[in-house]
Amino acid sequence: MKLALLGYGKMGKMIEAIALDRNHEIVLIIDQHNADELTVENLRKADVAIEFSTPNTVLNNIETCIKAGVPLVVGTTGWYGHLQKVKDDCITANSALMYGSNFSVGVNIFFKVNQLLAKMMNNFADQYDVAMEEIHHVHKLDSPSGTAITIAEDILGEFKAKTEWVDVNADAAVTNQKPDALIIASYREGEVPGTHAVIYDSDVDRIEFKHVAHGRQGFALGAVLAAEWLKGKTGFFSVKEMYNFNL
Ligand SMILES: NC(=O)C1=CN([C@@H]2O[C@H](COP(=O)(O)OP(=O)(O)OC[C@H]3O[C@@H](n4cnc5c(N)ncnc54)[C@H](O)[C@@H]3O)[C@@H](O)[C@H]2O)C=CC1
Ligand SMILES: O=C(O)C1=N[C@H](C(=O)O)C[C@H](O)C1
Repeated sequence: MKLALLGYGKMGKMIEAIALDRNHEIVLIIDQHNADELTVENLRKADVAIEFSTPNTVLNNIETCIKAGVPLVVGTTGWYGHLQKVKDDCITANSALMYGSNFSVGVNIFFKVNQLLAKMMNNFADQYDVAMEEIHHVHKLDSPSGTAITIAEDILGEFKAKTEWVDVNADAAVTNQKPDALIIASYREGEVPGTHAVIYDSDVDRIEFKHVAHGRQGFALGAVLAAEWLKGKTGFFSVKEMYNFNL
């Protein structure tokens, strides 16, 4: 398959290596130094584009891919406030897009179990409070992480004692928070690839559920698998539809 890479940083480079290993061809690479080369004409050389750039550049890249009618996998986080408009634009143009805050199989298993756990814990909401932590490298531009937002929204869908999530910089004192707010404590430390934890705490015990990425390989392989899955399809998809775990 012919791939375009939009964003050629830590993720773009790892995706390139995995894509070549799976016998794909890279026909276009765009980063901040040649962003003006992202044209409809250039994009149409690719079967699928994979976007891992920045929260400030992702929307323009998405719109150009939709205009070109080139299926797009979006891994960039920090833009989900615009999700509905992007979905409408994609469907109106009969294009194809898959987005995901996290493409690794491990985190997608975590997403599923997190939902089941939240549903179970909802029966014990009088005894347990729930909170979250996420830890990432110091270069990360968005907070909380996109993965933490997905986990939080899945908890809110099941655990009725919480009605909204609130991001708390880990340096800030967690005081005067509303009891119905789900706290996400965000830490930025060294080169940590990505750690997410959900904690249920009661007077008598503590249940911790945690995912620790050892590197970026899992994210990158998932993005290439998503491109393979998306080729030839039209529509607006989430990575959860690709993994589609049935229990
Ligand atoms: N969904 C997932 O599984 C994962 C998502 N991410 C997200 O992916 C994004 C990128 O992560 P990294 O590669 O670690 O960041 P990075 O900072 O290493 O790379 C970003 C790249 O975007 C490029 N860029 C800047 N302007 C651009 C433009 N107009 N068009 C195309 N590229 C442009 C920069 O030159 C840079 O090479 C972040 O939002 C991060 O949160 C990261 C890992 C996994
Ligand atoms: O910026 C990162 O590095 C990561 N970003 C994604 C996110 O915001 O959830 C996925 C992963 O945690 C790494």
